[in-house]
Amino acid sequence: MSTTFTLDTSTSRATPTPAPMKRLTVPAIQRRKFEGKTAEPLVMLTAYTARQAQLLDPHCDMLLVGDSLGQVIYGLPSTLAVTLDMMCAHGAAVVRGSYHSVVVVDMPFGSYEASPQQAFASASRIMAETGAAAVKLEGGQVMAETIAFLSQRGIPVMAHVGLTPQAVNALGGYGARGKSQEEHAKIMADARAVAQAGAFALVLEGVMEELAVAITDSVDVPVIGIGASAHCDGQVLVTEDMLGMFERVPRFVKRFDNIAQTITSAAERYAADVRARSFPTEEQVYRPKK
Ligand SMILES: Nc1nc(=O)c2c([nH]1)NC[C@@H]1CN(c3ccc(C(=O)N[C@@H](CCC(=O)O)C(=O)O)cc3)CN21
Ligand SMILES: CC(C)C(=O)C(=O)O
Ligand SMILES: [Mg+2]
Repeated sequence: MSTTFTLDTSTSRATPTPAPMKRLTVPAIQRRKFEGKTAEPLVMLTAYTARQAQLLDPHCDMLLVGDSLGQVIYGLPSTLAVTLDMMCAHGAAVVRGSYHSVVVVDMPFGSYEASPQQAFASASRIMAETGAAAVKLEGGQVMAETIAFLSQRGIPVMAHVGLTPQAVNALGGYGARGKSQEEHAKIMADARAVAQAGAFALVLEGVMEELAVAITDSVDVPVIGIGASAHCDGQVLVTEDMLGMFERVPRFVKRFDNIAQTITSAAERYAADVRARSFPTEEQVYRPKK
């Protein structure tokens, strides 16, 4: 197991290692909510690998090692089959690749719901094996006791309410939440409960904008929106979604690039060169010195 959290860049010649920046802390993130009207929104993206983290880190306040890696990296149909082993392996890689951002690791389905004790065992393993600064877990009022248990024992917790993908079977799909008055009231109560329990921030996913505004104005911790509102205290997206890796993305995604096209085009040109024997050339082969 690695005990130093620095990325070996000796084989990455294309980009120089960025100048070391001081790493942000969880309390610094939490304080951002109270820095007045001038407070800049918090910037968060997902990262699953060391190199991805290295490239995103200087531009973010937080990096999320999301259990969305189940779909994005492993081709699973949902986040339900993601394991603690996967989260620990990718979490450690992202911490090695980052210098500045607060790294948050998702607790996978089945690793925390049974009891505060089960959650502590899983969260402490994530903290010890990855070097991350915090964990994230899904659920509102029902998770309040667990959030208090972990945060009182030194593990910062980011909560996740609204559209909670690990509950896809109970919710009946990935549609937006908070449309009915009952659901609106339930999600507002969830957000208040997790803030009250000691979560240092919360992710609010896939809710009607009016509800997102109301929650942001009613809790005293930063609200990080995804499919929520520009009024939230910050935003998060899945990096591969924002890069344009997928043909179909949720409505809340803005595509800032078309990486799928870039990869397809490079693979096409590589295949053509190999088949034409025009790669490798003398530049890429080893010959005795003259
Ligand atoms: N690549 C990726 N991006 C994500 O945002 C993401 C994941 N994976 N995996 C875990 C969860 C699952 N999430 C999802 C998945 C699908 C929709 C989606 O298809 N939304 C549709 C509406 C669906 C409906 O109404 O039933 C949309 O157009 O917004 C939304 C969020 C968010 N998370
Ligand atoms: C979409 C974000 C908030 C997440 O939980 C994930 O990437 O798993
Ligand atoms: Mg997640």
